[in-house]
Amino acid sequence: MDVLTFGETMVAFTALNNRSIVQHHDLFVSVAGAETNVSIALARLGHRVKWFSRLGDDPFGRKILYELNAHQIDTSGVMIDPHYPTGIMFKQKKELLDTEVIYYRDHSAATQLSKKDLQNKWVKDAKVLHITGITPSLSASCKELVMEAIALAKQHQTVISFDPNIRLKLWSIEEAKKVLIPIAKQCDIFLPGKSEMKLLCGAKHLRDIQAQLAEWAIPLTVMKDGANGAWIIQKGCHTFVPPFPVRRVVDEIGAGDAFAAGFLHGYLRGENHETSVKFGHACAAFVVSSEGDTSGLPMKHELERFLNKDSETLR
Ligand SMILES: Nc1ncnc2c1ncn2[C@@H]1O[C@H](COP(=O)(O)OP(=O)(O)OP(=O)(O)O)[C@@H](O)[C@H]1O
Ligand SMILES: O=C(O)C(=O)C[C@H](O)[C@H](O)CO
Repeated sequence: MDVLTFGETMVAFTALNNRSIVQHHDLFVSVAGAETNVSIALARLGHRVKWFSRLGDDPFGRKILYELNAHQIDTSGVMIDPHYPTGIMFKQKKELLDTEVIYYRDHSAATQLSKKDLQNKWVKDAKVLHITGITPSLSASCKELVMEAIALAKQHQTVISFDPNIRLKLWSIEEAKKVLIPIAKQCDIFLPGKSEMKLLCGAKHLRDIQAQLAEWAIPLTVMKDGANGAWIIQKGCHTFVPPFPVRRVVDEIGAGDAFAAGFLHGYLRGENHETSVKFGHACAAFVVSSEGDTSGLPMKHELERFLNKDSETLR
């Protein structure tokens, strides 16, 4: 197994074309969850991925499984919970405004996840454990599961990749900091956004962020800042890697997950960090150019064609 991951995945209903849910009749239905976005991206790039969660015994849970199984993601550890529903969410984006997200996930099946749902051998067999800061915000048992996964990864020398994915609709920044900073200190690859670093440590200048990361003793950080690019930060030094220009930004949600997957693709192939970040930027550029979290994600040959600027005749 290349990557093991887990967390909550929902069915998302999105009002497209800059219309609002209030006036619009059709909604685009898709599968959305930070960890499954990373899983789908990695699977399209040819990696073996295992994802587990709890889903409701309902059409939403079945849709999520259908989508993941179509990508040959190992879902054998998923539990169908007869008592709790699958979470759902709604999204609308109006021109000139940020995307608005409305969650219906309190008491969802995924909030019932606990450390009993994790098997030691899954962590042992994985090269990378990818976790996000969404899962520990869902419930006390979800937080315990994350801590158990980290402890097992340390025991088996499985590389821990961590995207804080701070969602202030799910918890306050004070609560988030108390949990996410200790997790960040234990990970091997830290993938925050620049605005998330400001939320976590109050620093907004690169020099101060670097000093904070050095104090936390995080071996490798890749800090993203949307269209402004990303920084590889190690041992108090940084390297800047510019993003790819995007002709038309359609939907930025999911870009961070695509980036994480692209980066891990490079890491798993043994590429240097700069090349891995380029893979991350490229996957993210595909995603921001299309609707939904995953519909634009590239297959391995598409990523290669994009990076090689291959001008072969396609029609
Ligand atoms: N407007 C853009 N143009 C080009 N690339 C972009 C743009 N926005 C985002 N990206 C790409 O997406 C990557 C991740 O973006 P961002 O910094 O918004 O991550 P994030 O905040 O973690 O995302 P998410 O909302 O998915 O959690 C960037 O490093 C970049 O490669
Ligand atoms: O916000 C969440 O909890 C999600 O997992 C939904 C989105 O798909 C995710 O945030 C994108 O990173």
